[in-house]
This record gives sequence, structure tokens and C-alpha cells, in this order.
Amino acid sequence: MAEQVDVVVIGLGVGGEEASGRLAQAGLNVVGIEPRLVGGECPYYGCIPSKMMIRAGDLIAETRRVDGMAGTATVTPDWAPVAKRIRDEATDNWNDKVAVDRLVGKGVTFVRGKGTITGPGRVVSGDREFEASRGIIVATGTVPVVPPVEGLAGTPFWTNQDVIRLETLPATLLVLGGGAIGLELTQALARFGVQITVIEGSDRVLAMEEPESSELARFALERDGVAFRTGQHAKSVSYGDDAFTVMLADGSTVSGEKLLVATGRRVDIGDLGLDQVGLDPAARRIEVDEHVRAGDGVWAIGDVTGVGVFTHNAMYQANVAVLDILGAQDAPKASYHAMPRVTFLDPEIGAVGLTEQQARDQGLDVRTGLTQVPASTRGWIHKAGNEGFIKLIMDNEKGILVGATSAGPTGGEVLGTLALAVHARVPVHCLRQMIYAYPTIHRAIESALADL
Ligand SMILES: Cc1cc2nc3c(=O)[nH]c(=O)nc-3n(C[C@H](O)[C@H](O)[C@H](O)COP(=O)(O)OP(=O)(O)OC[C@H]3O[C@@H](n4cnc5c(N)ncnc54)[C@H](O)[C@@H]3O)c2cc1C
Ligand SMILES: NC(=O)c1ccc[n+]([C@@H]2O[C@H](COP(=O)([O-])OP(=O)(O)OC[C@H]3O[C@@H](n4cnc5c(N)ncnc54)[C@H](O)[C@@H]3O)[C@@H](O)[C@H]2O)c1
Repeated sequence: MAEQVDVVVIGLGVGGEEASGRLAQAGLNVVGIEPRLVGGECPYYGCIPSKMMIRAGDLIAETRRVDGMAGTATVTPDWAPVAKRIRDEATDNWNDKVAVDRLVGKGVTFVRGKGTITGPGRVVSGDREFEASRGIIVATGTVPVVPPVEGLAGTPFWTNQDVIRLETLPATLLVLGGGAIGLELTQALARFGVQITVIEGSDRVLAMEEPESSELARFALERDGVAFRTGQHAKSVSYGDDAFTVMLADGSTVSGEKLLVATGRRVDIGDLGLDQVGLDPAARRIEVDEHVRAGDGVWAIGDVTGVGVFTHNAMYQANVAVLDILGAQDAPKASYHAMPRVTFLDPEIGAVGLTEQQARDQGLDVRTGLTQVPASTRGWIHKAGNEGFIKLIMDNEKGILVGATSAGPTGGEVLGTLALAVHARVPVHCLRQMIYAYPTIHRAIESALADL
């Protein structure tokens, strides 16, 4: 017999964990279902451990910048403390006991297993069946895309999960895909001495961002000794004698001890039972409205909605779902016009809203403003490692910013001001009247505004 509850949350990554905990704390009877680790990709295989690698790599790079600016310094990279920190501090050796206890402490009924929808409000996991009076939240995230490259499937290639668990580093690595995952992991490992070649099908890396961002990312990684093969998809992959060989579209080959596949993410919802609630199980994502409702009594949040593969988006949508389910008077409507994202390279590349091309594709009357960080007082003082720029995208008709990129030593932090401007549609003339502290890197925003 089905157990009667208020809400069932399927998938307890960042989005599902947040939503289920908040709903339970609000007094609802909530069941949370998760077959793997409570917390999902971000704390165990994504954001947090990858940023620990990046922090370590950045320390090495920064030490190498001492020469000529503050004396001399040598650094002997050692991966052991990084692996230990990820094992002990980030992931508890990939054990989610603390997260489960925290969730249960908030009042959530936790079920370890896979959830399947069997009808409106009905979810089965193992031998338990639940009937939810208010509804179901689907928060099942994404899995890595493995492209249909000849030979690839039969090889022992790595995904992000394998790289995050590394105890020792290979001498050489091939990285398929020059997006955020490929580039962030590449720079961190390259700084520990791994010889890396990035293979990217598009003409430029970080292809979803401004061309200036792609150029800067490539420049920074090449300086770290990374090789690139852009504009060419992998045609075939083979593995033998402890090495991978990737043949490219032009017939040339590249080889490496290991191969990381970082060619994007896809939803895995085929057998979730979505057809039982009138949704398409073959869809590329679960479409949601402004209250993140996917259908009657069904909400979807996080990566599975395809709105943005970011932890902050999963948390944002969780909040929208929670307040909608609770029937809050001031329940917010989701709006994605100021979606921020930061690629944690050195230099950090932060962006918000539309790129110039996206704005032009929308038919906007676009003006752009650009300034280089080294040309700012603080950038000039910073010297070694000061590369970066600020680019603003203005809707000339409305007199507001619709997008911005902030790249540089603290690009992700400087982005904060620009994200606020795009979010709140602050008039450009108001931004021009602001006082920008001297000598900060964010003061370069003033120069970019002057260039509009
Ligand atoms: C290497 C890497 C670095 C990243 N860095 C950043 C970053 O710096 N900043 C950022 O914002 N984002 C980053 N991301 C993205 C971020 O990790 C995701 O956007 C975030 O984890 C999405 O949360 P989610 O809850 O939607 O999904 P997930 O975290 O993927 O959780 C979904 C959960 O659902 C479970 N599940 C699946 N199917 C079922 C089922 N049938 N029944 C029950 N449970 C199920 C899964 O086991 C999983 O635990 C990174 C990702 C990677 C891979
Ligand atoms: N800092 C962050 O916020 C952060 C960090 C990591 C990941 N993420 C998120 O995770 C998601 C997934 O990241 P990702 O880097 O895997 O995906 P991505 O979509 O950003 O990049 C994948 C790249 O692989 C290339 N590619 C695809 N098939 C190929 C092939 N056969 N041969 C060569 N190149 C090929 C694509 O052209 C693309 O540039 C992103 O959407 C990103 O938002 C965010």
C-alpha cells in the first residue's frame, strides 16, 4: 500500500537536497530519494573538488610569479595534498553520511534508491511506494555525454568523476572538449606538470562565451604548456600499450596516457516514468514554466531543466519550487535574463546575461564597451598575471546592460556588480554616475562604460 506524503523529491543533488530540506522544515511530509550520494555532482565530483584542484594549481602559478616582483621562489608541485584534501575535506572519501544525517535532521524521510514515477503523485523506489498529495519534484541532474566517436566506447576513458578521484597524475593527458569542465581541469593538472592536449570540435574553446574570452582562455592555457587542436572533431579513438590515440578529422593523430571526455552533459530521464504524468521521456530536457512547473503536480529543478548547468541555478529553481509548493504570497517567478557563470581559470572568466552575438541575434540595437584590465591602475600594479578585460553589452534602445563579461585576476568577483546591473536593469547613465573605489579592478567597469 502506498505511503501518504505531501511531496516526493526524486534526486538529491544540490537542487533536490535544498528543496526537500526546506519543504520539510516548513512542516511538510517530504520523501527524498537518491541512489548515490546526497549532494550530487557538485560536492563529490564537480564544483567543490575541482575548485580545490584549481586553488592548488593557482598557488603554484602565483609562486612562479614571485620572480622579478618579490625575490625568487621555487615550488615543487606535489599532488598528494590535493588528493588528500579532496578525499578528507570535500568528500569524506565519497561518503554522504553527514549529508544524509543533516537531511534527516531537517525532517526529510530519506530513501536510498532510484525513484520511478508510476502515476500522478505516485513514485516507487525499491519495495516502497509513495503517494504525494502536493506533488513530485524531479531533480535528477545530468550525466556526461559520451560522443559517438568510433572506438571510444570500448576504451577506459575518464570522465570528471575519474579525474576528481585521482591519487597520482599521469604524465600525459588528452582532453576531448574545450568547455568549462575540460579547461578548468586542464589548467589545474597542467600546473602540476601533466602534458595536455585539448581537442575541441569548434573553432574556439569556451565557444559559448565571447570570442575575447576564448582567446584569453587559450592564451592562458598555452602559457601553462597546454597544446590545442581546435576546429576538429575526434574521428576515432583506440587504446593499446597503455596509451590512447585519437584520430582527428584531418587524419592526424594525437596520443596520451589517459583520455578525459568532457564533451558536455545530458539528461538521463528515459526510464523515470515521465510518460505516467504526461511528459516526454525522450525529451532533451524537462521544460518548466516560470514557477518551474513541468506539468500538473510536477516540478523540475536544476540541470534536468536545461536552463543552465550551474549549482546556483539548481538552488535558484529550488527556491522557486519551494515557495510555489508552499503557496507563498510573494512566490517569485523564475527569470534567467541575468544568469551568471564563472569559468574558474586563471584569469577567471565571469559572464552574465547575453553575449554580443546573442544580443544581435535577438535583434537588439547593440552597443559594446571594452576595456583591458592591464590598462587599469590596479591591473597595471598587479603586473604578473594581470590579463583580462571587461566587455559590456548594451541595449541602446533601453539604455541598459543586457550582458557583460569580466575576465581577470578576480573576474568572478568583479562580475558581481555587473550581474546586479543586468539583473536590476540599472540604467547605464546611473552606472556612469557611480563612484568606483580607487585603485580596484572593478573600477575598470567605468572605463568600459565610457567606451560604450
Ligand atoms: C567538474 C564539474 C565542475 C563544476 N563546477 C561548477 C561550478 O564551479 N559552479 C557551478 O555553478 N556549477 C558547476 N558544475 C555544475 C554543477 O555540479 C551542477 O550544475 C549541479 O550539480 C546540478 O545540481 P542538480 O541537483 O541539478 O543535479 P546533480 O547534482 O547532478 O544531482 C542529481 C541527483 O539525482 C540523482 N538521480 C538521478 N536519477 C535518479 C532517479 N531516477 N531517482 C533518484 N535519484 C536520481 C543522481 O544520483 C544525482 O545525485 C560543475 C560540474 C562538474 C561536472
Ligand atoms: N565553473 C562552472 O560554473 C562550471 C564548471 C564546469 C562545468 N560547468 C557546467 O557543466 C556543463 C558541462 O561542461 P562541459 O565542459 O562538459 O560541456 P560544454 O558543453 O561546456 O563543452 C563541451 C565542449 O566539447 C566540445 N565537443 C563536443 N563533442 C566533441 C567531439 N566529439 N570532439 C571534440 N569536441 C567536442 C563542444 O564543442 C564543447 O565546446 C557546462 O554547461 C557548464 O555550465 C560549469
